[in-house]
Order: sequence, then structure tokens, then C-alpha cells
Amino acid sequence: MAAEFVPVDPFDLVIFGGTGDLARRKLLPALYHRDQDGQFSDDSRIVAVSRQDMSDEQYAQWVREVLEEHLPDKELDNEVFSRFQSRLAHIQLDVDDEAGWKAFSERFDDNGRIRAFYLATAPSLFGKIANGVADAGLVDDRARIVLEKPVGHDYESAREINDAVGARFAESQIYRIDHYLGKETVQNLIALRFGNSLFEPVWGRQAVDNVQITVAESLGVDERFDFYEATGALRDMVQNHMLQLLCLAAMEPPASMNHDDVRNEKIKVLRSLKPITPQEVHKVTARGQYAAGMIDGKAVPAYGAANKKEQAPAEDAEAETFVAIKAEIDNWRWQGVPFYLRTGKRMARKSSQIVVEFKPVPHSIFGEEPLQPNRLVLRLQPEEGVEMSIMTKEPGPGGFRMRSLPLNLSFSQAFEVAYPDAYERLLMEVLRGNPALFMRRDEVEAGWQWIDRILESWRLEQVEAQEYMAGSWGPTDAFVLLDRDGRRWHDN
Ligand SMILES: NC(=O)C1=CN([C@@H]2O[C@H](COP(=O)(O)OP(=O)(O)OC[C@H]3O[C@@H](n4cnc5c(N)ncnc54)[C@H](OP(=O)(O)O)[C@@H]3O)[C@@H](O)[C@H]2O)C=CC1
Ligand SMILES: O=C1O[C@H](COP(=O)(O)O)[C@@H](O)[C@H](O)[C@H]1O
Repeated sequence: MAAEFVPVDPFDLVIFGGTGDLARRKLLPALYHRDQDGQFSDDSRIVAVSRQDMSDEQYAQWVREVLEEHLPDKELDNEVFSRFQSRLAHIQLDVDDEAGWKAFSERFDDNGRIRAFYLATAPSLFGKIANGVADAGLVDDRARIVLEKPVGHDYESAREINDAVGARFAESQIYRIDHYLGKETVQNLIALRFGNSLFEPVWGRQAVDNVQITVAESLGVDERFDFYEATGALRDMVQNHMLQLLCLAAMEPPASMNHDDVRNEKIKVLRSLKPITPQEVHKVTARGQYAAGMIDGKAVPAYGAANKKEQAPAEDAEAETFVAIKAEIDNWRWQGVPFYLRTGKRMARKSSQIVVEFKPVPHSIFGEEPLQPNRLVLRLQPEEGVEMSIMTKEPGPGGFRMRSLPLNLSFSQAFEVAYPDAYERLLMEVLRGNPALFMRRDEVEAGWQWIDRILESWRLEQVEAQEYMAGSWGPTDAFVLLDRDGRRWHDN
């Protein structure tokens, strides 16, 4: 079956935070692309909400500038934009202002279209917005609500948000987004594990030595300094993206691809994560913060020095921009197999991958020839693909000279179809009403429970972020963490 873009039913997509950074960089370009591929009916609308005094026309003009800046290859097509523009509207509303909601509700008629409310705002506003749209009479069976990550700041706040939103929307109408679940290679992990019989017998403690999950970014925090100081990499990247990757790599085979079958398996992994206690936190975690350095031959400033609060000296900045964790899953399949997680900003280059390292052969028949353990590498970005390293004999006479060589599958070379980016896919799944690629309430809360223990252990043990040079692979502690186990990170 060839890839095709199937149109979605007519909709009103209401983006709270339609003037924010996420809307600018991700949501609007994603929607433009889906419109370009003909997936939207003529009467579908995109309504942005913010506190700014902006007419529909001014908003459309602003969106044009945003797209000109953020579309890859700057490929704005005038004909497509004119169709896209006709869908756009802007509503001025401070969601804290109760009186404003009446005027808001008057902008919607009872048109039978799908209504999707996308909450691209701070999570502290999620409960208010859910109440606002419900009190305005806009929530019926066809309505759905999308919650951007992070859902909360810790377990307690996540529960409060889930309770507040859950009081006005059924769980099946709530789409908690983690855009990593929309990435092609992340879904390919499911295809690889459960579409091939080859891997299942070796997928566990008998054959796997360790698993390494890296999400490295070369980007810095820059103008998101305030957000990062309040959040840090553990909450920003590990609680959601990294734990989701870990779940997909570690879960048992689901009964089907039905959303609850997959989520039931993921939650079991989260509940099996061994809590990280104050006694061991120094040994099994590393916290880092980037100092000035060089990336791609260009000098980049330290965390906290390049933000709009430039007067705040970097040494006052506290948040971690890097985390490494040795995670353990207390279940039969993974007993004794460490999952090393690592994420950071301003690292040597953008590179996200999952590496499954298999055990070495039990006995070598090749004398002194060094043998490397097999490795399966799933490259998430930038170049998506799968690589399996195997030992081979170097051709030619002179006995067995053993070499590790990769069997390499590059998705861009294997498939000609340009696949939609994660936000494009996830927005379409919302409009289609398919929650499979979104997080269920219990997953988010179980993730926070594990993260809260680490945060508490860091606090009790006063674990401070150790400096690492921008353009490196993180602080010394991250290397010591693996060295202690006689292993090393697979840098790319
Ligand atoms: N930026 C990113 O790359 C990512 C962001 N996220 C998450 O998405 C959410 C939004 O992030 P981001 O876009 O960066 O944030 P911004 O601060 O850039 O945008 C916030 C948006 O919310 C609107 N807003 C704020 N307060 C109110 C209010 N009281 N009433 C109505 N509208 C309001 C703002 O509009 P105005 O001020 O004009 O009223 C603006 O449109 C956050 O939870 C963030 O963690 C998640 C993944 C990536
Ligand atoms: O959610 C987030 O993700 C981005 C990284 O996303 P990617 O698709 O570019 O890998 C990260 O930069 C940001 O801090 C975080 O909030």
C-alpha cells in the first residue's frame, strides 16, 4: 500500500498560545504542510487565541512572516498560503479573565465540525482553559483537547491538571502530546521489534548487555533561559521523551496496535523502573551545565550568558542542561541490564539514537584477534535509519583478521516518500481521533513519580550540575558513570 495523504473531516482547531514559540516554529509550519498536501476541507478553520489585540488579517500577516522564516527551504507557495490564510482567525482572550469567555464562545457556531483545542500554553493554564471551553458549551462528543508537554512540574501538579481537565473531558478525548512518539524512527522501533521474528529471542537479559539512549542537541537554551531555569533537562527531556523511548524499547509485545494495548505495556515498564535513592544518586546519575565552547567551529556562550537576562551571571544559573542516568527495570526480561539515558544541550552535534549492545561471544576461537560485541543502532535523527554491527573477516590471505562492520539501512535512501514531521503526523492523529501516539494519564503520572524521586535525591544529596564544555559529550561524571560498570558511551 503506497503512502497517501487521506483528508480529515472538517474541523475547528483552536490553538491557545497561537502566537507563541511552539506555534511559530512547529504547529503553523506543520498545519501549512498538511494543507499543502490537500488534507483539509475548505471549511476547516484554525483559530489562534492569545492576549494580543490582533485582527484576523493581522494574524494572517504575522503567520505569513512566521512561515517565511520557519518553513524548511523557505518554500512558501502563494497559492497554498492564500488557501491556508482563509482558514485563519485570531481571538483576543486572557484565559484568566472570566468575562472574556463569553465573547470567545460567540465566535463559534454549532456547525457539527470536529472541535480540537490545542493547549500550547504554560501547563498552569490547562485547567482554566478546559473549564472555559466547557462552560462556553463547546465540548461535545466530537471535541478533543491536546495538552502540550510538560503536563505539570511534578507528580502532584500533574495529578491536579489531569483531575481538572478530566472533570470536563473524557480520558478518550484527552491527547497528551509527546512529539517523539510522532517521529518516524520511533515508530520504526515498534516495527523492527514486532514485525521481525529475529529480534524477540535476543531482546532481554540473556543476550543484551546494556541499552544506551542518547538525545543530544547542539542547540543551546538561549532565550528559553527562564523556562529552563524553572525546568531543567530532567523535567524537559527525560520525564517525557526519554522515558517514552525507554518504554518502547523495553515493553512486552502488545496484543495489538490498539492504543490501549500499547499503553498498557508501556505503563508496566514505567512501574518497574527501580527508584533512584539518595544513597546511590551520585553513582547512577550525572548532572551537567554547559560552559562556553565551540560547536561546528563557532564559539558559543555559556548557559545563562546568552539570554535576555544577560546581566544575570552564569554562575547564578542552577538548572541542569545535561543529565545521564543509569536506569534499571525490575522485571524478568531486563533484570541486570542497565538502560543508560543521556540528554544534553550544546553537545558536540545533534544526534539521537538507541543503541542495543549485545553480550560478547562466550569464547573466542580467533586467538588474540579482538572481537567487538554486536550492536543494533536505531538512529532517530538527524539521519534516520537502523544499523547492525557484525564481526566479519577482513578479505585476503593471512588468517582471520576480524573487523566490525555495519549493516546499514538508511530510511532516506530506502524510501523515496518524504514523510511528515512529528507534529504534522500528531496533529492529523488528533483530528482523526486516534490517541495511540499520545500518553495516557497513568503513564504521565508514573513517569513523574520516578522523576520526583531523582529530584528529591538530588536535593537531599545536594547534587550540583557539573560544568561541561559546549561542543563536548557532557561532564566527566557522565563518563565515570559508565566507566564504573566497565562500559563506555557509544559516541557517534
Ligand atoms: N517552544 C517549544 O519548542 C516547545 C514548547 N513546549 C511547551 O509548549 C507550551 C508553550 O510553549 P511556548 O510556545 O514556548 O511558550 P511561549 O511563552 O512562547 O507562548 C505562550 C503562548 O501562550 C499565550 N498566553 C500566555 N498567557 C496567556 C493567557 N493568560 N491567556 C491567553 N493566552 C496566553 C501567549 O500569548 P500572549 O502572550 O500573546 O498572550 C503565547 O501565545 C509550554 O508548555 C512549553 O513547555 C513543548 C515542546 C517544545
Ligand atoms: O520538547 C522538547 O524537545 C526539543 C527537542 O526536540 P527535537 O524534535 O528537536 O529533538 C527540545 O529542544 C526542547 O528543549 C524540549 O522542550
